Amino acid sequence: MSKAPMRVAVTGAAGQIGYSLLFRIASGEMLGKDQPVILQLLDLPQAQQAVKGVMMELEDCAFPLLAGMVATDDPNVAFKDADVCLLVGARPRSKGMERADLLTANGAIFTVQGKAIAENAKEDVKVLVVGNPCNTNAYIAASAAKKVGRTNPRNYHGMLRLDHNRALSQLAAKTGRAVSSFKQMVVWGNHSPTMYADYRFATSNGDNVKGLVNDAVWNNDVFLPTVGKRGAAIIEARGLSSAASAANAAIDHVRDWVLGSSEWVTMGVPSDGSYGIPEGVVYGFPCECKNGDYKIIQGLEIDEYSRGKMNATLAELEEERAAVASML
Ligand SMILES: NC(=O)c1ccc[n+]([C@@H]2O[C@H](COP(=O)([O-])OP(=O)(O)OC[C@H]3O[C@@H](n4cnc5c(N)ncnc54)[C@H](O)[C@@H]3O)[C@@H](O)[C@H]2O)c1
Ligand SMILES: O=C(O)C[C@H](O)C(=O)O
Repeated sequence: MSKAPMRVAVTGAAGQIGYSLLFRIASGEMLGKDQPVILQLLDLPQAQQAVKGVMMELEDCAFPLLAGMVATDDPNVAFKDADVCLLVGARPRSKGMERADLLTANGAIFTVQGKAIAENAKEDVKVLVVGNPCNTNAYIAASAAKKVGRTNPRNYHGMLRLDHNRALSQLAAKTGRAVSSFKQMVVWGNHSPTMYADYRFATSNGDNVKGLVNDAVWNNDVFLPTVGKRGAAIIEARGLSSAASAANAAIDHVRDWVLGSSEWVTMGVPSDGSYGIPEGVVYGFPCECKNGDYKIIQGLEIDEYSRGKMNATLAELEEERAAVASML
């Protein structure tokens, strides 16, 4: 007997990430090749015509797993009974615009959406925020949802998976090893240039990656800035922010969360106090996923260099948190 459909709400459905994301969800790449889905698409009133166009294309793919679609500009409709919410819709950063400028512009969106999710979605809904600044937007949504209750505050995540994937591909290029050979990568902190991509625990075909690279100057002067500023470099090159790779990372994050992963994955999750990160701050941690749930990997040794990097990215998140405090 076929499974009951899962409801996936996607905001910013008419945008460029939406266009790279929806077809892959409908084809079963996110929730499994035997899992029917209903897509609940939210965008602004002026984007509804474009959403209709995307829906026409989705229809034309005749995806066997696509069990239904809804288009709306009302968050209460979009999040109704949702199992998964992908909060993509936000104002993208354009050339020369600082991330901090996005805080106020986007903060308002996520208070409304967090409340609407908590009032309408399934109690165990899984929420992934992609729209930037995604850690703080997830924190805002979780705070708004907490006031309503019902949904699980641990389940409001920010997306660090693109940074994780970027780090893997830089290591593959440096070492000449296959990207698939790397395990136990971690990206700590904020999805911003302050993030700390940390391969001290990583292995490649059983070899310790730190020993394999053996180049502290490359780590500090090339690897960290390349991974941390990759989003800006793509905007510079394309004139638009990354879309296909962001959509791919969102698929990776939710797939591993729902279906499990045998490897460590980086997730931006509300801190439970692990590694000295204050409770509630949405911070990139190494996680393992099993039975539709996730756990922060414990017990990793934090040396002085790493603590400095982890504190720097935390300080930025604390600043962002202070900047939106009046909205919560
Ligand atoms: N976390 C990451 O790794 C990562 C990576 C790339 C991009 N991003 C971010 O993702 C976001 C979306 O990027 P994009 O390239 O798809 O942008 P886009 O401009 O192409 O699309 C954004 C869409 O969101 C819609 N939208 C705006 N406000 C909305 C609201 N309140 N409710 C519903 N929809 C709304 C717009 O109408 C538009 O259709 C940006 O904030 C971007 O910075 C994050
Ligand atoms: O939209 C951006 O600011 C860049 C994006 O977050 C990215 O990392 O590609």
